[in-house]
Amino acid sequence: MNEMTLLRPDDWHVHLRDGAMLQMALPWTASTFGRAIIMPNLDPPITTAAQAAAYRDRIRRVLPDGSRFVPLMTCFLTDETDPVEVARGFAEGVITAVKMYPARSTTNSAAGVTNVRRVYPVLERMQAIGMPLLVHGEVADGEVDVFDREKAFIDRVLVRLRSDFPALRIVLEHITTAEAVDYVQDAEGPIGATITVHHLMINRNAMFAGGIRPHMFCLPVAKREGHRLALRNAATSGNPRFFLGTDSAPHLVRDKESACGCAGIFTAPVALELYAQVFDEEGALDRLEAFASLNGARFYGLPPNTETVTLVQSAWKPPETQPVGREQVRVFCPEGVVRWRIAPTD
Ligand SMILES: NC(=O)N[C@@H](CC(=O)O)C(=O)O
Ligand SMILES: [Zn+2]
Ligand SMILES: [Zn+2]
Repeated sequence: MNEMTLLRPDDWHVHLRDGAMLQMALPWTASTFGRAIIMPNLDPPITTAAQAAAYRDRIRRVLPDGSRFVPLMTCFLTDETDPVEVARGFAEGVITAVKMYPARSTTNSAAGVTNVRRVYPVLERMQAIGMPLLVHGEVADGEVDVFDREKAFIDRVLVRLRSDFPALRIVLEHITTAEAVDYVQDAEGPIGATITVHHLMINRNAMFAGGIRPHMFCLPVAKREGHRLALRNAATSGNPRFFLGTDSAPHLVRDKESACGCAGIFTAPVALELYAQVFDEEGALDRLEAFASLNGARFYGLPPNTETVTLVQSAWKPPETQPVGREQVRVFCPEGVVRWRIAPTD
């Protein structure tokens, strides 16, 4: 197969940022995806429905003319989040989901949850109204090895949380381990997981190829090769619990090439094309539409998009960087070339 048409996909996990970075990042996401779940970890984070509505307005103002892209907003869960506020935002259609970051687990998560018990009233309410909880599934405990933090989160936090809230709809975001794949596959009740394209393409060696490679650093950090293969199996399996979430997370080159470089990889300009490449390599192009365009929508109780996108097998070189003011953001492309391309629409 060297050409395929699928219903327009959605990105169920993306960072668009704000200001000049938003202006750079949004057109890439909006030209490929019909909808996206917009992460709330701005600095300061989006913690109320009013802030989410204002952020949505800023996004809409930056959208290219004629774009039908729909930003689906989220609210950053803190120890102080008010269950009534969250439920009202959901009922009004302003907030689609709540995002839980364990405090200090990743970029801009200082205000995150310090102990899940503190947010039980919020989770109770969300379970009752069918509002999804999206989780950055890593413990922030510095004593836990950085490569074990996802598994530790499942064992120490998620299992308990799900037994206390068995009907709560949960998305385990950007999974990186075979343990997470197994957990999501076998768990009872409403659970899904997003898988990024970079975790399908790189293992942890990519961060240390001939020297330290800050542009390959994200959280959760890429794991051993066996985990990457488990993720590829899960994504291409057709199992409806696994769906597309790029976690495209732009940072300035200057902030990544630093003594304490930021976590996050910017994939939006090449994401769908690289997912197609991965599915092609796995002989699973016939399952790409389920992963990219159907499974996530079904989990969120939304209809699939009606437009289509056509992908053709044709190699191209994406730009290495994108300008933001006088700074640059590096575009992910581990092989320097992308072997699938989105056909222009007429
Ligand atoms: N994935 C990352 O490495 N970084 C994300 C935060 C996140 O999704 O954890 C970011 O906002 O930069
Ligand atoms: Zn995260
Ligand atoms: Zn993210």
